[in-house]
Amino acid sequence: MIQSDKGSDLPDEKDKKDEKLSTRTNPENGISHLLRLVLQELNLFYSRDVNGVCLLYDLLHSPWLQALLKVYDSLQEFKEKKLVPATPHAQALSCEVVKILRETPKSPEIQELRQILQAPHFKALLSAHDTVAQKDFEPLLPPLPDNIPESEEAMRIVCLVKNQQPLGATIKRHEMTGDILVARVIHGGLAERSGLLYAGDKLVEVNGVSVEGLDPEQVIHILAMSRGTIMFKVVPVSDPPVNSQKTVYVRAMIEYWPQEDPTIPCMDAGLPFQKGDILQIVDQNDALWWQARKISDLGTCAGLIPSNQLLKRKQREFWWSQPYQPYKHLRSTISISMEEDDDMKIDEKCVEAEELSEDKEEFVGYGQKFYIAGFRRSMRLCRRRAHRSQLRAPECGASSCAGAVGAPYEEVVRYQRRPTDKHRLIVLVGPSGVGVNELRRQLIELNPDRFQSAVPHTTRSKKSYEMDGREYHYVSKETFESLVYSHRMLEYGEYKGHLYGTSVDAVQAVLDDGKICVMDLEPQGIQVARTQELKPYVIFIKPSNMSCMKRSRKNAKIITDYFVDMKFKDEDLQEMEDLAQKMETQFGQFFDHVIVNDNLQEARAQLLSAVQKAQEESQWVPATWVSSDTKSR
Ligand SMILES: Nc1ncnc2c1ncn2[C@@H]1O[C@H](COP(=O)(O)OP(=O)(O)OP(=O)(O)O)[C@@H](O)[C@H]1O
Repeated sequence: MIQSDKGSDLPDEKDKKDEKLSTRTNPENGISHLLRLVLQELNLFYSRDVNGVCLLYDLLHSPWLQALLKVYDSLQEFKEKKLVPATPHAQALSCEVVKILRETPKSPEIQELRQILQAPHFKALLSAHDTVAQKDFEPLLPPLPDNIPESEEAMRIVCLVKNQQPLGATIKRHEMTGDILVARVIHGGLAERSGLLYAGDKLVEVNGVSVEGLDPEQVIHILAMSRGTIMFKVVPVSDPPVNSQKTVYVRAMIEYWPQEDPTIPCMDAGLPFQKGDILQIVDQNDALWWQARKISDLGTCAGLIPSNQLLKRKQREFWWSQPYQPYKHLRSTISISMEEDDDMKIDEKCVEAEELSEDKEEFVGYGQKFYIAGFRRSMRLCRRRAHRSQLRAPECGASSCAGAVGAPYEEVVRYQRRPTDKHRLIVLVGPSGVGVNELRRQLIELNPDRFQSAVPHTTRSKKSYEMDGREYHYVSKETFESLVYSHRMLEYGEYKGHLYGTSVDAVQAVLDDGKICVMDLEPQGIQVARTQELKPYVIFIKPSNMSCMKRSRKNAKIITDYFVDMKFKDEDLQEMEDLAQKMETQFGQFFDHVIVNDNLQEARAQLLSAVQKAQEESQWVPATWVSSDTKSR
């Protein structure tokens, strides 16, 4: 093979340089030696000017990398060695040197050395050195008695230095023997970090005081009074428990306040949490009390939370203790007033016309004349009445009640949507009049090629100016009902004798088209939409406080059964606030994001960013939605 001049000269020069590279005592084992071999190999390619090889050659030759690798090699050597102090009395030696230096003729170097040796931080360093060298930190153990009887149990002396944080262990009295035992060791706490105390260890003495015959409360009192080092004498448990369970993440579907739970084994060790909090469960050894951390607070030690089994038992007990009450769905602001004032008089100042309002709603957009489905008045009014619907699918009722008797924890995993995956469904929830439809409409108008709503179904007949599949999918009552009974309807309801609803397939059609489907749902419908195929991201639109709402909604109009455009009254705003609170209390665990709709432009910007995050960033989703290969790392 013909080589260029550059190529034939370089290897020799470089080889010489390479020889100097390895200064290690045993170059065969060192990383510098390895590097030298790589360089020799690269020399062969260098002449051929292979793309990138020159770059790599220069990089590996750079002095900083060489120096770094030498440091690494040296550290590796020390890693194996056990370091022994040259003297355990470095402080005394330093004092002696300073004394001698005082008597020595003055020179700038001697002056500098004296200053260094007398500097407080240097003295502190030598003091720490001597403490370590003399092993002064180890506890002073009482001498072993000469004649230990054969039957004596093996004891362990454990010294813990108590600072501001709790010891991180709980104790209990053994029901049969009366012994005081370590009941549990809290993850991340002082006791667990020491690695010396285990659940099941028998406590014999605390700070030299025998605990025999004492109540757990008395032992706790001794501990509470102790400061600094606490010495425990324990009989170790024969088989220390091994936590072989993997860490699990769950979404709390309930809230929990340890201070209000008289059954918790140790109130101070309890972890309070709210609906929707993501918890990291680190220990499930106890069937009734788990140990967990909030993911927002992973640095802290774990706390006690009731286990799934315990909560379900409590829920059942609570359920049976309640007098029978048919389940009441949340009512929306306007539906409440509609029910109560069904025969109310029409306000002459308002425009009353069903047909007019239908037509008025037909086209949206500022003069664009393009049609956006799913905003029609009849659909929105029927949605509010959904809870009064005569037609109920069996699963609808069950899912609505799930908040009351469903699983208290939902296992979750991180999910990162891949570019090839379908988009996640965006669900907007909020009390009637808060601006759910306004925001949805504005989002779609912003980019109709990216955002779209699903075309609803109806059993009413098509009007002359309508088109099947544009305003609605017009279907027979039988077809509609079969969709409901085959669980293909996300929501449905009745309005003026006709059925209206949004089907899973209508949403799928948007997603299949590569677009982001944005829909609004009554909160009772969230559970039905929470499926692996739709992976909904739920955004709660919340009203701001009354005074802000009065200001921002001065010119806003609401749609009611009777009126097309009606101004908000103070009662409407108050009801909106109350309903928002109820929704948060009852369904807050399902909300992935909350937007306060005060300033419309700001709320729209927040919505856009939340929708983008939902599609592009990793999120916690139910574990059942994700197969193991699509979980994000
Ligand atoms: N931030 C806001 N500032 C001022 N007006 C707003 C704001 N958000 C919404 N509005 C107005 O409030 C009125 C009601 O909003 P919208 O129709 O979106 O309510 P909704 O939540 O969809 O409830 P419904 O389905 O019952 O109509 C509309 O006139 C809308 O333009």
